[in-house]
Amino acid sequence: MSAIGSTFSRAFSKNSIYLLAGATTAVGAGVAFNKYQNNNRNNSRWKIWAPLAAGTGLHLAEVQKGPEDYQKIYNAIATKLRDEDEYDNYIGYGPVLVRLAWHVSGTFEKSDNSGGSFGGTYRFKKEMNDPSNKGLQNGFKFLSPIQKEFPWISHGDLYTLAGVTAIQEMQGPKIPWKAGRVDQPEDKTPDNGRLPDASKDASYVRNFYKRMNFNDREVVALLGAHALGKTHYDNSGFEGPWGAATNTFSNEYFNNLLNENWKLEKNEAGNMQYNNDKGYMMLPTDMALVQDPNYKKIVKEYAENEKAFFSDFSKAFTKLIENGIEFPKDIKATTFKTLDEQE
Ligand code: HEM
Repeated sequence: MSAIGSTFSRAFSKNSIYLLAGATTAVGAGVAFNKYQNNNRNNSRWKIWAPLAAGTGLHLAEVQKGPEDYQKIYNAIATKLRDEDEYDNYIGYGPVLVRLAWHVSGTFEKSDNSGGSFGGTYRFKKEMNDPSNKGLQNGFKFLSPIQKEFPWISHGDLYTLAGVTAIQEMQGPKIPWKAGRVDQPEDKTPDNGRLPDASKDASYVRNFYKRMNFNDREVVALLGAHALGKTHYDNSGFEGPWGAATNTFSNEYFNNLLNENWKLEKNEAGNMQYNNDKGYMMLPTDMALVQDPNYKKIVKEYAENEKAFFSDFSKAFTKLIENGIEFPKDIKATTFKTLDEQE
């Protein structure tokens, strides 16, 4: 954070805490900021800071509510997940919500701090209609009534909180979560094409995740989310689940990668995918994790040690959904209780 950034990064008002989030490259360039839900444009801080705002890509985030308010949203999402369990042949909405949280975050570009979960820009047509996002509209529709019930939450906070809720409710690790993302206008929507191509190899995967600052261990941990849900011809041109337990978060993916008998075949959409005789599948980018020796070591570790996987996944997922956002130390993460824990 630049000197300017740290000087101006915090201001406290009666009901809210503002924080400066964004690029570290803006030394001396000024402070661009956007107001959370635009509710306070005329206050004196805005007037003082506005002249500094020219085009730096920095953002001002705001947290208005306490942990108990976010737990209410967690509970609303978790209850709806339980109630609408018939989606996708009884897989339920959990996996698609995890994928939504990842895709809204996975557009992040560290070189100019564009994209990422901060601005909630998935709600705009350009991002929603990115061919890589096919099928995620189901997650968006699922969340619409929640957004209506809690209109004060920003879209970026809602998408990421929904991913956290889904992981925890599917028996995954606790994911400490921070509020403060701020809706950005449509012109901040990242261009299509920033999400990964599943037909590629290990060097592509490694290079892709460098753009977001992830190392090998974090990449392998993140991809363990492919224990959840399935691929769909209509969305991606691939078909099938990665394993048996499609709505339970576990290390099954790593065991399947290592122990199943995989055959590379052309599917009905003309794409190459790995299949086994139980009807499971792997994408070429999944198989990259056992083709590359460095990745494979980590796959073996997670296959043997689910605890290590859970712990690393939680940290990597937090990093994913917070990429490009700077939270001041006094904004504490909330660790949500699952519905089971509240019963
Ligand atoms: C190299 C990186 C990745 C590639 C190429 C990739 C590719 C894909 C593809 C092609 C699908 C199928 C979509 C469909 O047809 O409906 C999918 C689904 C999914 N992905 Fe990934 N993915 C990657 C990383 C991740 C990460 C990092 C996460 C989460 C941490 C994730 C979570 C999911 C989930 C939960 C689904 C299932 C969605 C559903 O059942 O509707 N993926 N992914």
